[in-house]
Amino acid sequence: MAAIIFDFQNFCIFILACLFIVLFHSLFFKKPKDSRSFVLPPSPPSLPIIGHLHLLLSALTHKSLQKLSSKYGPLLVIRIFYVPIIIVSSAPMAYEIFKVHDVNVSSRGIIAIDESLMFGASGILNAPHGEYWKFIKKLMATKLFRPQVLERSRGVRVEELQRFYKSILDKATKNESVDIGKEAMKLMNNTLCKLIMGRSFSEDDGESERVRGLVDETYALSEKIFLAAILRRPLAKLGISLFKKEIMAVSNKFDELLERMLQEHKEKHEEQYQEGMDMMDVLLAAYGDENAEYKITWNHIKGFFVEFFIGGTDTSVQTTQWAMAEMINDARVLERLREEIISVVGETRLIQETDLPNLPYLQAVVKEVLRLHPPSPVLIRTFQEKSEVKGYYIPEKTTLIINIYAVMRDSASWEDPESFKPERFLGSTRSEQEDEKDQELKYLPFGSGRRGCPGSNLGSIFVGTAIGVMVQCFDWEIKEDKVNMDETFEGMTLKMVHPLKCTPVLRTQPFSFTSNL
Ligand code: HEM
Repeated sequence: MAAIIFDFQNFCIFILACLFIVLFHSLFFKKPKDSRSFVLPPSPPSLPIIGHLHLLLSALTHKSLQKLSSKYGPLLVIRIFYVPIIIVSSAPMAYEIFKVHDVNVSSRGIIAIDESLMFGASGILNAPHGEYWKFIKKLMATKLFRPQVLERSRGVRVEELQRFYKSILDKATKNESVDIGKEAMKLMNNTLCKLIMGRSFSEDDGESERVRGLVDETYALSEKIFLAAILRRPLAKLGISLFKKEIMAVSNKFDELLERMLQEHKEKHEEQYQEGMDMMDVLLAAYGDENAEYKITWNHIKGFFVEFFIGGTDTSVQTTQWAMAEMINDARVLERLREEIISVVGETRLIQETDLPNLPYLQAVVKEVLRLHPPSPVLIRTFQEKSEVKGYYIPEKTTLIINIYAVMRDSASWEDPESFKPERFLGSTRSEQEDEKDQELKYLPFGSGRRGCPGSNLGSIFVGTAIGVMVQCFDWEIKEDKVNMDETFEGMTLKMVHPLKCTPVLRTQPFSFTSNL
């Protein structure tokens, strides 16, 4: 179980809060007037006072919840003290949520502290389903993720992929091991930074390290952020903000760094925004535009970048790491993938993202890794209005957790669900439309509905090309017989307990590139 370290002051506040919550729970958990409809989903036995808190603080929350749902059903209510949380764990139930209640659950509602740049009120992740969210969603769709825009920014990714290859090549030449997660993090961080800010973090002045350090500090705070968000409403009535000091300390460091970056950027690009510029220019232009559809603030811009780095990098990094671990443990898959890459790309040039559409097995490997190891194993939303789901009553403002880990390992939806079998996504696989006809949503690594991941294409490109390079150009050696696949959900993503370290052995002639890296 994940150890949460409370300092003494927080601990006292926490215990006091528990007592108050017990006393005042009727203030925030109101029965509907029509008590005939007041049937909550089933709730498994819980501990006195804290309810099911221990499950949510576990390093394997997704598994604990999966176990509960296999015993008590795919729609449950658990309680943190007296605060109810709905848990959904099957494909048909996910279908019901996203097809019938999507608008109602289109806000996450997990704001711990409004002013915080991480998961605060001005970021995208927690933006209510309203004007700001619609504005930023449109900007992302048209200025960042649109296929034509992605096509224009391809050069950035080619360059960073070559840098990634060179870095591994260097390790192979020196017979040194590679920490796959760290190497992939450099690749994803630099690529994303160039895409949104028009430059990579400088490795020399330690800027890159600082950003990664702050992202790690945020991950380390994740349980506290979550708890503070879940208990925010009842505690606000008592004037308490849980863990505010710690959360704001990290937020302020982000703030300082971003203020400097934004000012530098502004000075460099004083001219008007032109088509083809980066996301920071787009946001700065929107900030200065008196006639913009929505008047964004300086904090919106900062919140956007912080959350992009938190959400956009680690997801792809962990997926890349899991993919390599699965393939090192199953040489059959690695060999089949290599054969496909060699037959399509050859061995005289480096694989590129334009090759991906011609590499169905590589796409299947990425999909299968995301099925077995979704970086976000649970989706968090809030029922804005009171609702009825499958005949059960859900009070307004109730937190909803969709356990996509459980959905994607459910034997009712997947054959042999625990095995790594990329083949299941080849040719004969059912399409999403077919799933929907059967009224189930069984593949959800990027979430679904209005708040589904807008970066899914980019994420698949990041992961597909990184794996492609590692399989095309290198053999991989590990010290043990098998990679240890133990997982942990500490921080905000599903990670390997033992980060993958393996030694690359060059298997092609080294490539040289014309660009000057
Ligand atoms: C393998 C890579 C990735 C995975 C598995 C992933 C997964 C997810 C998931 C599960 C969600 C929540 C969806 C929901 O609530 O239904 C999400 C949201 C989001 N993701 Fe990703 N993601 C990935 C890559 C990226 C990248 C590369 C970016 C940006 C460059 C990105 C940006 C976002 C944003 C902005 C949101 C919030 C959307 C909103 O609230 O409207 N993601 N992602």
